[in-house]
Amino acid sequence: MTTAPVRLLIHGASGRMGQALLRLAGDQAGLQVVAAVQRRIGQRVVDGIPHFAGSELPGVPAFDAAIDFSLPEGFDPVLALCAARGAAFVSGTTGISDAQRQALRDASQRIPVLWASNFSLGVAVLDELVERAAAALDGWDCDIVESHHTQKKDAPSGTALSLGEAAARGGAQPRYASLRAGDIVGEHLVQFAAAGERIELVHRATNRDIFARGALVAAVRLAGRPAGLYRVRDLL
Ligand SMILES: NC(=O)C1=CN([C@@H]2O[C@H](COP(=O)(O)OP(=O)(O)OC[C@H]3O[C@@H](n4cnc5c(N)ncnc54)[C@H](OP(=O)(O)O)[C@@H]3O)[C@@H](O)[C@H]2O)C=CC1
Ligand SMILES: O=C(O)C1=N[C@H](C(=O)O)C[C@H](O)C1
Repeated sequence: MTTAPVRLLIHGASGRMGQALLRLAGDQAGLQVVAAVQRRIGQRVVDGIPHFAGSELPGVPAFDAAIDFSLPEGFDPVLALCAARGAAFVSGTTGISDAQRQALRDASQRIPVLWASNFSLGVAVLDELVERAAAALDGWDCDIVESHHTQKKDAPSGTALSLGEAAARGGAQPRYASLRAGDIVGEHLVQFAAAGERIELVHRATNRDIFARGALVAAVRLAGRPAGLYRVRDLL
């Protein structure tokens, strides 16, 4: 018996990540993009995919999961739509507020929810290494330096803040620094330093397709699951 493809809504479709998701969705088995949503639209249908403005969200066709890579100001309506329609919600939008983080937890009572500051496997591994290093290096200075392209609006990056939470779980008190230069996709250096020595743990992303592929796989695997708050490591 063939399984019906997971029907996807891509939110933030005109953005750097939205464009990567649309480009790669065609290569990912088990899914079909049924709606692309962005703040303002030009053409109604692009490459056979219906496009909608953010204000048209309530009228989008039925979908099984939404993937959101928009901005904090676009986050609330798409989360609310998923909760209302009983659809899975996958989001990588960073710079969201504490209230929006709480809204994710509230929605997870009704639908499967996955929010991740970084959808790469490499950063998921780095996160665990940072926590282990912090736990082993009591009293060492911990600094997180993140570098991104000049168009990035939030700082520190969501990934840097998540790595800082991992370091804090290990007992460190991380400090942050942000660089904005060129077209850097995303680099995170976590340094532990003490008298006479230091350790550097570094992740360098050179293609944002790694994030898009992670989010697409997560959405296919999350759709249809029981309500709850899921992590990347639960699904990748
Ligand atoms: N978790 C992860 O692995 C990753 C997370 N990110 C995060 O994803 C987010 C997007 O990044 P990026 O693609 O570079 O950003 P872009 O600025 O390139 O794209 C943002 C998209 O969101 C849309 N948008 C903005 N506001 C609204 C709104 N109110 N309603 C509907 N759509 C809206 C924009 O539409 P329009 O063009 O019409 O304005 C655009 O399509 C950022 O928060 C970034 O940090 C990025 C990479 C990886
Ligand atoms: O804005 C970006 O580009 C990225 N943002 C995410 C973050 O804020 O951590 C993930 C990745 O570093 C790319």
